Amino acid sequence: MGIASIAQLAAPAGLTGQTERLTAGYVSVRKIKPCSTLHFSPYPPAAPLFLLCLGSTAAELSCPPLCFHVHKQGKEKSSPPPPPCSMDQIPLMRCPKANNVDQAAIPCVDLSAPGAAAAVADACRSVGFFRAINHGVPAAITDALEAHAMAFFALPAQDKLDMSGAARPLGYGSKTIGSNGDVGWLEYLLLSVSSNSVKISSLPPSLRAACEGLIAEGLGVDRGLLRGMVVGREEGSDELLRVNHYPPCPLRPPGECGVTGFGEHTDPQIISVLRSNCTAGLQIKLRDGRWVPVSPDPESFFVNVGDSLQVLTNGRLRSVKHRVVAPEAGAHSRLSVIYFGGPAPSQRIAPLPEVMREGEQSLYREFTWGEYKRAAYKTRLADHRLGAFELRAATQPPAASSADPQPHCSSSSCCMQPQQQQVAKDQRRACLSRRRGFCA
Ligand SMILES: O=C(O)CCC(=O)C(=O)O
Ligand SMILES: [Fe+2]
Repeated sequence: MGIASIAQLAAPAGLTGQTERLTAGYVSVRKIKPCSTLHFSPYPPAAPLFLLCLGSTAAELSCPPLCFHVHKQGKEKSSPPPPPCSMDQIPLMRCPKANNVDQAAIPCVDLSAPGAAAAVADACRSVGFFRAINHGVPAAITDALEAHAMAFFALPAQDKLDMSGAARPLGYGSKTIGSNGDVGWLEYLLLSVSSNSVKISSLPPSLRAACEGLIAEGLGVDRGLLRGMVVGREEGSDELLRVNHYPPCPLRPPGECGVTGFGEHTDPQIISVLRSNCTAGLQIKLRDGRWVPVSPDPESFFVNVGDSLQVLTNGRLRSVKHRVVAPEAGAHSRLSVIYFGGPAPSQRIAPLPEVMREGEQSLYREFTWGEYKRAAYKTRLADHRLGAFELRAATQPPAASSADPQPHCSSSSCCMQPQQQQVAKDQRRACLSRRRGFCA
């Protein structure tokens, strides 16, 4: 059974067609064009990939399960879990007004259409974010993952902790994100698909199998091959799968504020691919400083440019700031699954020679992925993490806008703008009816 898979290669403009081979971690891609075939190289990578690629191989659901791993060793992993946080520590965020909702600002790329690779490159250059449709991943795979993840999050807190361990940073976490004081109205599972780690043997097999199915499908490989890639390697790519669950929040914030589900940040990796259920909440920041709510669509994948891709392209592609506002009381939970593609820790991150014009200077001092990740773990979510690696001021992000994070919540007696509530409801209704259409 051949199943088309989700990703296309996102090559920055000017690269498409010129470079026949890019390597990222363990992945080599020949031919930067839609439906490229992935080759998994046994050789150390020469340069990381920019990515998004999907081939068309079958995902055999009967393959032996892939092992998900939790790191239990190493400096950053041995720190104690952050203390539990109370409700009034969760910050508010000022939300965009309902009439600012402009979905046209979010590029939509039909991965089955001719010219998809160029559209991906355009979207990554202009916004750093796009919706991918017609990706070929069967809804049954993402729906199964959603159902199993929901069942996991419905378990008693102690069971979730017992099964996956407290997030340090991998494992199960609730309200605290990282160990530097970031908090949000969510719980999550952070899983690694890498080596040098300890297996989460007690993750419910159905959830593990559903995760495997999605990753294998997303990469366009069968699960046997995927397992061979991630098990027993000394230093493989640093890839994570994150499952976020945002239950409805009983807090009613004032005015145009929402409760922070996941605070503003850019993803540090190369690329992130997100799929959510029908509940709204994700917002991205446009270059002009406006925050735009992203209409939920379980049929689509949403793709973010990460900080590392920004550096690899010497700033031609820019990582996108994004955040999540928690669902209000009475709304449905939001469930999102995000795949983060990062290279091996020793991988050098520097502008790729292929993208540099003659005489062009690097905007960043060179670093390895491991170095950047360690630096990221020491910062707050909203920090400008690339700042410490910049060589030139031209890459400073736009100045903070009035839409930036607001002070902590001190009251439980205020409410969301009715207009904003209406938008979330309309988005969900539209999402559900689209879905009924697709599934009919
Ligand atoms: O949960 C979401 O929708 C997005 C979360 C996110 O940005 C992240 O986990 O990095
Ligand atoms: Fe993110």
